Amino acid sequence: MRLIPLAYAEQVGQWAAHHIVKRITAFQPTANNPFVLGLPTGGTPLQTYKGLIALYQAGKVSFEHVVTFNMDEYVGLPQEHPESYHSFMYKNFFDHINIRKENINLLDGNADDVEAECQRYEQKIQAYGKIHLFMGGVGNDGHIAFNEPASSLSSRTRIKTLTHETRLSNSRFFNNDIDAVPKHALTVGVGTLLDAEEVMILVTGSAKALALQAAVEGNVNHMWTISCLQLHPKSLIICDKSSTMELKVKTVDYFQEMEAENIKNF
Ligand SMILES: N[C@@H]1[C@@H](O)[C@H](O)[C@@H](COP(=O)(O)O)O[C@@H]1O
Repeated sequence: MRLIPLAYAEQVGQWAAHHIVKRITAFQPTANNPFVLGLPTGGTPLQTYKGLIALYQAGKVSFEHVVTFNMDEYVGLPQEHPESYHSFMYKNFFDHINIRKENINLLDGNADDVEAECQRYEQKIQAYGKIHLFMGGVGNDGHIAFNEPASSLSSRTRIKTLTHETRLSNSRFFNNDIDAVPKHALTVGVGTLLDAEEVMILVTGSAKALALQAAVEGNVNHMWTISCLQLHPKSLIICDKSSTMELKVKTVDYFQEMEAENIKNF
């Protein structure tokens, strides 16, 4: 595992955006061999999306041969609802870059047959071989995508019931009305995430401090599904200072020293 300790949330976004661009550029994607990118929603990745849009506008990256798969989507929320993850992605990212519509993959939370929809998604990922880079965030309770506590660490894409805490936390996007937050979501599984070539998780703010500790210093445990990163050969966590408050000083110092070259310009 790599941990990139930065000072501020803005730097986390900048670092992540540059990392994605570096990976796409090195891959040299073509129509027949596209770069496959996994993407999250939430407040945390907004800075990264802004950074990617700026790098695209500056001519530093093209998304023409990039295929995306989003991690999750609410069940039963109309696609055009402003808080659907579909709307979020177009508004905050896709509408501002040169990605082809046919290369965008999102789970359909309104599918008649939810199980078939989840299988379709898994098969489509497999059809591309693998996801090259999966970016994600983490919930306060350590969930990754919508893999709530006690999710199987070998789970695949499926429907999940959201915890009260997750719905309460996400109610900030629904006028603080918890009843307006859907009770279910479709989500890639922990196993789906672990299949990616590289997993990059963004962690910002003190509310995520316990989740970061569970990810880095805790045991692999299905109650903190973020701890699955410890099983991945190439996982990367980019965090700001306030999210590191529960980590041991020697843990942060170790990574700070090791990553000194990689963080000095951010
Ligand atoms: N399903 C999403 C997760 O993918 C995200 O990581 C989490 C944290 O969101 P935020 O970045 O807003 O804290 O929220 C939701 O639960």
